[in-house]
Amino acid sequence: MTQPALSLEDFSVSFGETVALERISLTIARGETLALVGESGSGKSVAALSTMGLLRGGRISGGRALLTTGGRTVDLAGLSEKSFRALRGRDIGMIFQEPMSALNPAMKIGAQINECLVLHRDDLNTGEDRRREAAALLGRTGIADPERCLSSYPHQLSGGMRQRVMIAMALSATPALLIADEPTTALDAGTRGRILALIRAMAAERGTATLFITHDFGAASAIADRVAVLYAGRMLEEGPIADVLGAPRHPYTKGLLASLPNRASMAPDAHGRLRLRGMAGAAPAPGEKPDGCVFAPRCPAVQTACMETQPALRGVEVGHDVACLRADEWAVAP
Ligand SMILES: Nc1ncnc2c1ncn2[C@@H]1O[C@H](COP(=O)(O)OP(=O)(O)OP(=O)(O)O)[C@@H](O)[C@H]1O
Repeated sequence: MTQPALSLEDFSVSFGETVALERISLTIARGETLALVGESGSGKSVAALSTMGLLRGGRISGGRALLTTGGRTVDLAGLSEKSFRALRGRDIGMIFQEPMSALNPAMKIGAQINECLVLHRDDLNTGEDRRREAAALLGRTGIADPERCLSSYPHQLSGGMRQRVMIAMALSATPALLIADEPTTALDAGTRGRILALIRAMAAERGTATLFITHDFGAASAIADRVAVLYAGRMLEEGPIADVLGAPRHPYTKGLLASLPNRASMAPDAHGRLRLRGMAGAAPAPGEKPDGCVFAPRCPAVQTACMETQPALRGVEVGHDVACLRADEWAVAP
């Protein structure tokens, strides 16, 4: 089997004594997109930042994060800032929610893409080669007049255009891993759909593995091959997007899906046992996790055993893992 582009193994991140991400394991193959879904505070950004070497104030406190790029595998846990700097841009591309934070407001787009290409593309030797490649990249993202865009400043572009420029920059180096942290939240629905399709198509074309961070199952279903559900720093369910959305096995995933306005039909199981609409309560803070299942205090199907034992992730179907003691009972189609 070929080595996945990214492989997190029992990956933990702590802030002091507080564990924000607890023994997360996942893999992303080349050309594959995995959506990491969770509510605010679940640890999505901590996962993204720690794999980019941009975590501030926290540390990787356990496990490994293996990145395979250009035929070699590096463990991102314990990597120096200098080594991370060499990987970012070239081997790890990044797209954020607000492109303005990544673009230089005082530099024309052409000059900014040129900088990326100088740094990461040894095959382009002249300024003319790079200008041609920059225009081609922008054209590929669907920008109608790439030449005009190249001579514009970021503030002269719409939010959707800026996000396309970021995608062109992030994928200009053909990175092994693309980390996209809520990249479409600020966009209108139509632009959002087009940008998601674009990220997916360009990443698949280049064989780039994408870690797509979102709190939105709609965005996840538009872009991802697989989805991992994060709750209070633990992974509760992971599997192919169609399986998880079509037949969620964790009461938390079921609740999240049921609370979506257009997915009401996905609510409780055939016996009406799970009434999670509205999702009463809140996730525990990292320092206040219960002994057993982290979702037990909010779970409508909680039993005594759930309070005592922390359920391990286990396979319920091929490639579909769930951390729930009662997962087998929830196999009934919604
Ligand atoms: N610098 C920090 N110092 C201490 N704790 C932190 C720090 N950054 C994050 N945390 C903790 O880690 C947990 C996960 O935070 P994170 O920002 O990853 O959540 P998130 O799922 O990305 O939320 P959001 O969708 O709101 O960005 C939170 O409980 C938060 O309190």
